[in-house]
Amino acid sequence: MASSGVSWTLPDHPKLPKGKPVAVVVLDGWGEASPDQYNCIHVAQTPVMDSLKNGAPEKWTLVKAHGTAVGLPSDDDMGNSEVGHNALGAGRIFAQGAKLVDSALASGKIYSGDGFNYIKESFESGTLHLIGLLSDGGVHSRLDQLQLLLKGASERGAKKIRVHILTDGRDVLDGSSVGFVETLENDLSELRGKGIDAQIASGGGRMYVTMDRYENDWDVVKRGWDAQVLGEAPYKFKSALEAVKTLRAQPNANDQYLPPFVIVDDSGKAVGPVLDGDAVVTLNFRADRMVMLAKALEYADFDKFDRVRVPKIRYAGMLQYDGELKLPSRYLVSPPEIDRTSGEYLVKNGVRTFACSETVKFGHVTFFWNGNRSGYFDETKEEYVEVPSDSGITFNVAPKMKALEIAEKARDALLSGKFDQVRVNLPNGDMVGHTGDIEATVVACKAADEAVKIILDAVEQVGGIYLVTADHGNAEDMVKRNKAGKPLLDKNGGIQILTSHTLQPVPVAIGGPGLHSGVKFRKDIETPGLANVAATVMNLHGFVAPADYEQTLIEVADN
Ligand SMILES: O=C(O)[C@H](O)COP(=O)(O)O
Ligand SMILES: [Mn+2]
Ligand SMILES: [Mn+2]
Repeated sequence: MASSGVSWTLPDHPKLPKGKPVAVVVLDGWGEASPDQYNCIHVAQTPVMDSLKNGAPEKWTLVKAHGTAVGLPSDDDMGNSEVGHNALGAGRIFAQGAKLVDSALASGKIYSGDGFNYIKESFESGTLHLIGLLSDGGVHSRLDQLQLLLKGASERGAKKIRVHILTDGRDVLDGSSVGFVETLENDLSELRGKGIDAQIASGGGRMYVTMDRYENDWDVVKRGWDAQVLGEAPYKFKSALEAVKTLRAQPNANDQYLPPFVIVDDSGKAVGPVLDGDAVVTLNFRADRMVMLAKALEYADFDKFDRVRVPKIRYAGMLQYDGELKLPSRYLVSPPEIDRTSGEYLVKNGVRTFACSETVKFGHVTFFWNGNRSGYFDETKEEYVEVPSDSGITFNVAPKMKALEIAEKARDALLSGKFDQVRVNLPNGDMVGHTGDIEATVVACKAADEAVKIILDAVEQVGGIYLVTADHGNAEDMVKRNKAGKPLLDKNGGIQILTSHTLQPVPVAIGGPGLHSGVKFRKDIETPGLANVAATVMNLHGFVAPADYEQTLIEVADN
């Protein structure tokens, strides 16, 4: 349904009152798993989260946070922040970027759309550049989609192709970059056999090159620009495989943080800078870590760093990354149309909303929560606060991150009496979990638990209600396991550290002095998932959710 002509008025809930402040707390990367030494949430002291689980069993439940429950192609897909927060905020399950790109490639529709027709104009005399994350993680991009696009573009006239890779090690095992580069090199060599001039042109680790988010550190994007567009980087190699293998051999190197490199020819010249007349596609379907590069590629008046040379290109995103900014203006696949989110309904029904996280997760409780839409629905009723994140460090060196500061902002917002909903994301379990540092992740989980306490204490003081949940798993399992659940060992006999998210369910806990005493979780929803949370939150504000929202998780017994 288009947003115009929508009736925004939500019916009153027959039993639940309005006017109770509601704290919505999202613990990023906090799943439920069996207790063992690799479950950092179990190893950490988390008395607050433990008490929610053990104190009131009818007010604690588990919901699915991965796969089809959040609009991903299959139940083998782990959850992630984008799809998790989209589902939490929108209350419905939308086919997500990964799935939409799969369908567009399978049907061939990707090649008949405006985006492809636009970049195709460059194929005759220019180079097609593909820039993106090289892995099969399925969170930001997928290797098989790149492979299909390479084939499809070359069959449709692309004569010269340059791929600019970003190594992963975050959504997939560290070290897997080598195998992905080998696979891509094989594909490119097959294309060369068919007369297409196809090569990898540059690369670097995703967390050090290009894929920053929410403008935390523009240097990351600049390093990528220099290598990809200008063809300049501190490291030069003859092949990407040699690059990745050599750079990984440096002390403390890992896939996420490989330095930028360019591939050069025999005369030492970069093989694939972006030049006037070329076409560029950013391959990632997920928005948050591509928006900054999209701005650098698209905006004429860009001033975040000196681009030195701004080639006249035809640029398209795999998807449009920001519906509000219409960025990029050209794209190969239309993004999910996530409309009528709970945030928009609640604001339109008078719910004054405060949302807060630190920079690295700020867009999660705002942009993703609101259906990949930046900005406010109604400035007079909303306040979004960003606590600056540390930048230039890996979060295992400061695992408490800004959890305390976020909690204090939430506390102050609750105590101010100015807001009906106070929504936060606590990043620790996820951001530190991704570093693969088990000890630091334990500290991270404890810090998140302490932050929850500060918020719940404030809820207590104002007679409010809380709903505590998570967007997907991460910190509860830090080891790669076999089918039987046993930790897998690497060739040296060490455990294989899992830096990625998991397929685990996540908790939802409700409570607080403002919660009607008859409220408990229903038992009749077959497979409750994150999308059921929005209707639940609407109920806690005293409203009934729109009929097409996924069902509420709660029922109210008369008493
Ligand atoms: O972008 C990242 O950091 C990871 O690929 C996914 O983590 P997130 O989905 O929790 O942001
Ligand atoms: Mn997340
Ligand atoms: Mn994550």
